Amino acid sequence: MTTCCIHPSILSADFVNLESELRRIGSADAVHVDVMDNSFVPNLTLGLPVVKRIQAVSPIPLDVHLMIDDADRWAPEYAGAGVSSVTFHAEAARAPIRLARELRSAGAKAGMALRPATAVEPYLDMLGELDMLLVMTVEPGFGGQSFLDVTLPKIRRAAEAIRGGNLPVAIQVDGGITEETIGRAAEAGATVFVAGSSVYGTEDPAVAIAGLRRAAS
Ligand SMILES: O=C(CO)[C@@H](O)[C@H](O)COP(=O)(O)O
Ligand SMILES: [Co+2]
Repeated sequence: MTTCCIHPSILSADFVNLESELRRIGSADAVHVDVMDNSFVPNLTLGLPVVKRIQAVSPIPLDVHLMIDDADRWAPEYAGAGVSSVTFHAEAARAPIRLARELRSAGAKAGMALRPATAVEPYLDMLGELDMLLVMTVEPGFGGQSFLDVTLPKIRRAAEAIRGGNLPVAIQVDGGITEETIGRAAEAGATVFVAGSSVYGTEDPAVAIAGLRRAAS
């Protein structure tokens, strides 16, 4: 598995100018779209109609991160919008295996996310059902928080299981990813890196993306 992927989060973009904000990150591998419902997390962002419009105009694939309750009901609708991947939270899904299968059969890659306090061990047996495991490296809900080093052993444990089973599963990290922290996450085994404020909070997102790629390798 290579450390290829930088996914800027549009949570830190200018929501009034989403189309031009997408063009500024054209050199990234995908755009990370944070959907929040003010219930699973104490924040509200955007929903399915906006994701459909982003999908229609984005020059790069969409990586949708659902921070919503009742993932079993809603996640397949996002997959049906034609996005590249849909990630639901394990804490919000009643039947994660069935849901991952549904996402894949709708044509999306299936991702499952874990809050910092959620252990990975109960889910190791279902890694083969996933294309991506998202280890949250901050408490979900807001951009601009500091990377939690306490999540590194979980990344290592997941990476070990993925290597051991020879599984084609990417490990995504999300939260507090900067040129300073990305190396630690990559060293632990992460392969896909979400970065919001460290990309959109800079003068030139393309330069920030290139810097993250260098720092990850
Ligand atoms: O899912 C989330 C927050 O819940 C993220 O995707 C953030 O948008 C990342 O922002 P930074 O920590 O990189 O600023
Ligand atoms: Co996210």
